[in-house]
Amino acid sequence: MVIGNTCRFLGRPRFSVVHPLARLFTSSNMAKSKFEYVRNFETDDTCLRNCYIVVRLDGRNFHRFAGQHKFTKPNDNRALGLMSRSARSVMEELEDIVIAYGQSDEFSFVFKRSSTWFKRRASKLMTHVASQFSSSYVFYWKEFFEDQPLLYPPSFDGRVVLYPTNRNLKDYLSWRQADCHVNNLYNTVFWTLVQKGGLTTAQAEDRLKREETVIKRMKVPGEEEKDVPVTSSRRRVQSYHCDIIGDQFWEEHPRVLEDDDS
Ligand SMILES: Nc1nc2c(ncn2[C@@H]2O[C@H](COP(=O)(O)OP(=O)(O)OP(=O)(O)O)[C@@H](O)[C@H]2O)c(=O)[nH]1
Ligand SMILES: [Mg+2]
Ligand SMILES: [Mg+2]
Repeated sequence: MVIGNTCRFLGRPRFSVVHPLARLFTSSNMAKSKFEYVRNFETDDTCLRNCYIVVRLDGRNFHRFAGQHKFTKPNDNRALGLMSRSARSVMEELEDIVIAYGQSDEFSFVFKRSSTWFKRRASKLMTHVASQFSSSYVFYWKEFFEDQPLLYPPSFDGRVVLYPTNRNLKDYLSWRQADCHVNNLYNTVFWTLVQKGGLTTAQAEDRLKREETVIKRMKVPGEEEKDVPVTSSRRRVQSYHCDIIGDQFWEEHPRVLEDDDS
């Protein structure tokens, strides 16, 4: 406590409170201590002017957090409500945020282009958003999770991204929403297969292996070369212990080799 106060006086000698230490510094014109130079180690993280400043938060290890707090699958309305409530608190308490978008354990906050809040310093904006959000998440927990105690303090990481044009900003938000949509589709089907279809999680995962179709130019024996749609699982790394001298491996894995003349 005492040390904290003393430091304040060293850092801000214009302090009007009369304190023996303060008077000593100001009267002898020694406002700058020999330690002052360490300020120069601070880096300038001012966000470029005219850009939208987006702060995106994401819950740390929420896979575990959701499991421990018995979140319902695939979507827990209490958790989503709490995320929205915390985002509302951020928007009400902090300045210049014009829109916020959230999904799963993440939330993006968009500061208006012309914002000069905290001199547009990225670290200030990001840490204020993250701490206001985290404290609100804990503060409002009971309103949403009534009977489920909060077992340990959650935390959120943050990043700052700048978008110079309206198009970029709209694409950013579209990107997050498309991500939400794809994950939600997958999770909904996955958990329906498990909860209602009686599949194990491994079986459900196997069933949902996403397939993609590529057009390959192929020479079919006795026919002209032609474009053939080839459906195969998405790229996945697998190990095999098999014969690669014979033809079978190459026939089963047509995507390994490209045509000699292409
Ligand atoms: N059951 C359930 N889980 C959720 C819900 N919302 C988020 N989660 C969990 O939170 C995770 C969020 O994913 P990520 O942010 O990619 O991963 P993470 O576990 O938080 O890990 P890091 O972000 O890298 O720290 C999801 O994979 C789910 O496990 C929900 O409504 N219900
Ligand atoms: Mg996360
Ligand atoms: Mg996430």
